[in-house]
Amino acid sequence: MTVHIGEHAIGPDQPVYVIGEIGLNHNGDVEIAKQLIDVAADAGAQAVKFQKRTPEISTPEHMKNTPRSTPWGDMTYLEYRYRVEFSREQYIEIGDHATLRGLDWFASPWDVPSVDFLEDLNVCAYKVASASVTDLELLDAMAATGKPVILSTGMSTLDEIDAAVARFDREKLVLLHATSTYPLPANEANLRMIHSLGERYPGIPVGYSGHEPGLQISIAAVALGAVAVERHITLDRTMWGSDHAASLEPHGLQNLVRDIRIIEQAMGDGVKRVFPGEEAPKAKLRRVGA
Ligand SMILES: C=C(OP(=O)(O)O)C(=O)O
Repeated sequence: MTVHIGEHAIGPDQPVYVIGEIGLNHNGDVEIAKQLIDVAADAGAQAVKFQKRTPEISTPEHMKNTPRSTPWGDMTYLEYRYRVEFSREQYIEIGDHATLRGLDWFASPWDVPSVDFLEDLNVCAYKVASASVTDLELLDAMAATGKPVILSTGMSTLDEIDAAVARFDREKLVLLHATSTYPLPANEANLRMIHSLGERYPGIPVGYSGHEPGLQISIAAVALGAVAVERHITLDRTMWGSDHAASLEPHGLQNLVRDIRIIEQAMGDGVKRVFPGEEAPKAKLRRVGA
């Protein structure tokens, strides 16, 4: 089955849909967000993604008053969460920039008011973060928009994923296999889950959301049939903030997209044939039956 987001089709016979996850790596700065959009566009990605929170609601109660040292001084975790949120006007500016650069843009809302906020900005899709898989009220708010939804499955059991999938129109749903360990060690990647999810939810396209350092595991995910790949992106892995270290820098994203496009071509159709390029070696090397 094929799911349409913006001008793009996502499914088994379509080009891999590459999402540059900006998340909070803009550190609350619109100019950094725009530079990251440029990084994604220049690399040949199809979309950029943000995270939208209403900090008062989405921050777990026990975390709100924990102290946090930030580049803007010492503050509580809740204050920090507010510091890195964009306003409606700022989202309009960055959304326009993404559109100008030919990218789909959307976000993972972390609470119901954030769905309303994003709906008002007319986003083309929604993302369910792994952390939100069990928040059925939030899932219902996303489903009610009628927009396509990309659902990550990290930190979730199959029962939890079953319950989440049941809230959505399957024809507008894309699943992403994910393991939510940051950074992701290879032995927790469990890439064969891409196949397992495809078997369990027939017809729903399955992609991969990666948190590993480097490119190999994401590239292998594509070879195993992932129809979309989401990776965090940053201008510089040494920047302050929790996600930068496990993110791809501009050159890494460029290499990832380049390698994904090569693998798309290399996968072929599984039908055995003798390619034109084999004719000359065949004439030269085959002694019997030539
Ligand atoms: C954390 C997120 O996604 P994932 O679970 O795919 O890492 C997100 O989309 O906000």
